[in-house]
This record gives sequence, structure tokens and C-alpha cells, in this order.
Amino acid sequence: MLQDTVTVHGGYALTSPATVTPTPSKNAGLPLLAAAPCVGVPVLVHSVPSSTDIRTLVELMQTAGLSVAIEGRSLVSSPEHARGMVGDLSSAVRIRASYYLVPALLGAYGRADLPWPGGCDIGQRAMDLHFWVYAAFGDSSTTGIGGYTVEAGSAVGTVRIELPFRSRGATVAAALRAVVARRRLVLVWPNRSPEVETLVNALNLAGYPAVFDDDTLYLEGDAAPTAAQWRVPGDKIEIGTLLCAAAATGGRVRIGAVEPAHLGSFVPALHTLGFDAVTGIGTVELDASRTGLSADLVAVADLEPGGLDADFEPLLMVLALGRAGHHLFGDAINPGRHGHLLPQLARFGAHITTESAVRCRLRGPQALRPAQARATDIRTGVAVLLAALVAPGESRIEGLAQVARGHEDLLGVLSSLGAYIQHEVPA
Ligand SMILES: CC(=O)N[C@H]1[C@@H](OP(=O)(O)OP(=O)(O)OC[C@H]2O[C@@H](n3ccc(=O)[nH]c3=O)[C@H](O)[C@@H]2O)O[C@H](CO)[C@@H](O)[C@@H]1O
Ligand SMILES: C=C(OP(=O)(O)O)C(=O)O
Repeated sequence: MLQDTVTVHGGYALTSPATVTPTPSKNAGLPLLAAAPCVGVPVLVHSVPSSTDIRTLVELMQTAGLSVAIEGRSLVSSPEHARGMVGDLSSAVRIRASYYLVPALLGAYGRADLPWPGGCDIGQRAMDLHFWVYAAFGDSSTTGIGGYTVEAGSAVGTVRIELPFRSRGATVAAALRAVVARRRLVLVWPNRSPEVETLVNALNLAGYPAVFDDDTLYLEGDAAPTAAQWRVPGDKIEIGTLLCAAAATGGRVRIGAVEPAHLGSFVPALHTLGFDAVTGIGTVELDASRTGLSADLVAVADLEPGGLDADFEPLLMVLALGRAGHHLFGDAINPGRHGHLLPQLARFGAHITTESAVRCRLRGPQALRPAQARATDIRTGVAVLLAALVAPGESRIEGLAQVARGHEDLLGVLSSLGAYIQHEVPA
């Protein structure tokens, strides 16, 4: 059983003896799993991670009467939709991605009743764009204090939607609604993150032609589908975590099964900080003994294609603390995150100047000292683990259930690189 508190003995270089294969990704897996009951054909999804949020989504689909089952590390989805009854979906409040369930529920029952998305307490989790997407399909939505209801409409023909910004959640909602409604979709300003591109490739494999053309996604939701097998890709955030862990502790790591393009502007950020991260075909490696001079880093989360994924920003903040320069950080996408992250890093002695709720600056290098800290959300949790691995001495980290929401066994992976992490045995 996972214990919620660990002691991290920091100050040791993390080095992988062999090439590390990343664990499959939560954030790429969630849309694929939600898509499986939408496509109208049998689907087998391979490499499903068993992080808590993924397990919650699968349980929710089963409670909703959708025909999905976990077999080993795969999800098997059969086209016969409902068992006829939707059970209690109140645990949907535990994850943000519960909103990915709406299209499958509309397909199975013609309506979706869900609590508001929850998960990490990192800012408002608005769904206005999702409702706007459903309205474009002719669906009607009503909202209340505890949750919302979407009821399926009966409109036909091509649906054209222009998003005001590249929301990942709204893009997934539009794509899944199009295949459930069997309608052509023209979506302007789609999100083009690797997680969405993975979903679009999966829909292609299931016989729904889908293509990005500059700033538009074209999806033939009315095509004839075919049974498909999908695979959840390796977790780009875990890859980033291991690169930062090796870099920050003066170690070395080589990671395989990597799609370097999925790392977006994360690798250039490592270069700015002076680290020689080298990408190859399906690999990325970093040897901190080859570190050069660092320059000022600007790490501002961005939804534009190739922009910095917000979930990389806390990792880069810890890394930058050890590197010379004036470094700027921003995450307006998760506007509550700095409010959790900065106080936890301050416990390690980090001096970070808040410019606004979503922007901060720091001047490096700064030495970190061991601390007692809390994983208040997934990425703050990983950031404090990194800080603890850097700070020489014993740190105590609480709240690891948050990290387990996004990672199947991050502590195990870090331990395989030589991290010395002890689980606290409850009295
Ligand atoms: C499950 C999952 O994959 N979560 C990721 C996803 O979150 P998420 O799916 O929420 O990301 P979106 O791109 O949809 O949302 C980005 C921003 O837009 C706002 N918004 C979104 C929809 C809407 O209808 N109205 C609205 O105002 C959100 O509150 C947020 O501030 O992308 C984020 C940005 O890369 C990541 O940090 C999250 O880890
Ligand atoms: C915030 C995250 O996920 P979610 O949006 O699912 O809470 C995350 O993965 O860090």
C-alpha cells in the first residue's frame, strides 16, 4: 500500500544505469479512455497506467454502465453501450477530466449529469467552452451549484466551431461529441498538444479521418468506423521530471520511447539553463557533467502549439533555483498553482518573488536546505520531491496521494535512478 509520507535523503546524484522507459501518461491516457466508448466499435487501449485519476475515470465509466473493462494493462471497450442504468457518479468530483465523460453519456443515454470537475485545487475549472461546444451540436446545458446537465439535441450536418483560445478540454469535447453525434467537425483554434494529437491519431485509426490544417481540425465524425487498438504514450511530464532530477542533482539519465516533439519548448528551456539535453530518434539524454553556462530563463505556460506545457513549469522552477540568472515563471492556465507551489518551495529556503498570482521571478543560484513540505497537488508534489532530492539531508514530504493521482510509481522510478526515499510506516 502506498504510504502518504516519505523521507527523502537528498544531495545525491541521480543516474540511470540503463535506458529508462517512461510510464504511460495520465493526461494522454484520459482522453483515449474516454474516447473508447464513443467510437462505436471495439477498442483495445494498451499501456493504460494505473495512476489514481486513470482508475477513477475507468470506475466512473463502469458505474455509468459503459462497457469497458481493464484486463492487465489494457482497457477493453465494446460497442454495446449502456447496461441501462447510470449509477452514482459523485466521485467524478475527484478528477478534472470527468468532463471527458459527457460525449459517451450523451451517446448512451442522451444526457449527462455530472458534478463540477475537481482534482487539483489549482484554480477555477471553468467549463463554459465545453457548454459552448455542446450548444454548437444542438445540445442544451443547465448548471447548478453542485454540477451540470447536458442533454443531447438532434441537429444534423457539419458543425463549425471557432474556439476563443486553444482549450485542451474543449477540443477533446468537440472531437468526441462529433464521433458520438456522427457529424463532421470543423474546429478552428484547436488545442494541438501532444495529448490531443494522440487522440486525433487514435480516431484516425478507428476509421474517423481527422487532420489538422494550420489552425483548424477537420474530423469526419460521420465516417464508417473500424475496430482499433490504441496505445497510451509515455508520460512527457515524467520524462521532464527525470531530466530535471538528473540535471539538478548533477547526475545522468537516458530515456527511451520518447517522442522528442512532445516535449515542446521544455528541452530548449533546459538548454537555456546550460544543460546539454540531447534528443535522438526516440531518445533524450542528459549528462550534468557536461553543463555549461546558464542564461536567464523565461518559462511561461502557453497553450499555443509548441508552447510550454503548464505541467513542466514547476519542475523548471526547481531546476532554475540552482542555476545562475534572473528567471521568470508564469502559469495563468492553472491560476491557483503558484499559490500552492511557492510556499512549499519557500520551506526549502527558496527565495521567489511574486509579481502576481500567476507570475514570479527568482535569481539563481540558490542553495536549498532540507524541509518538511506537502504535495498539495500533482505538480507541486513532484516539484517538492525534486527540491528534496537536491537539498542535502533529510526532507519529509507529506500528501503523496496527490502525486499518485498523476503517476503510477514515480517514487519507484526515481529510486531506480538511485534516489534514497523511505516510506513512513504508520504507527
Ligand atoms: C486532464 C488534463 O489533461 N489536464 C491538463 C489540461 O487541463 P484542462 O483540460 O483544464 O486545460 P484547458 O486547456 O481546457 O484549460 C486551460 C485553461 O482554460 C480554462 N478554461 C477551460 C475550459 C473552459 O471551458 N473554460 C475555461 O475558462 C481553464 O480553467 C484553464 O485555466 O491542460 C492543462 C494545460 O496544459 C494542464 O495543466 C492540465 O494538466
Ligand atoms: C493538473 C493536472 O491534471 P488535472 O487537470 O487532471 O487535475 C496535472 O496533471 O497536473
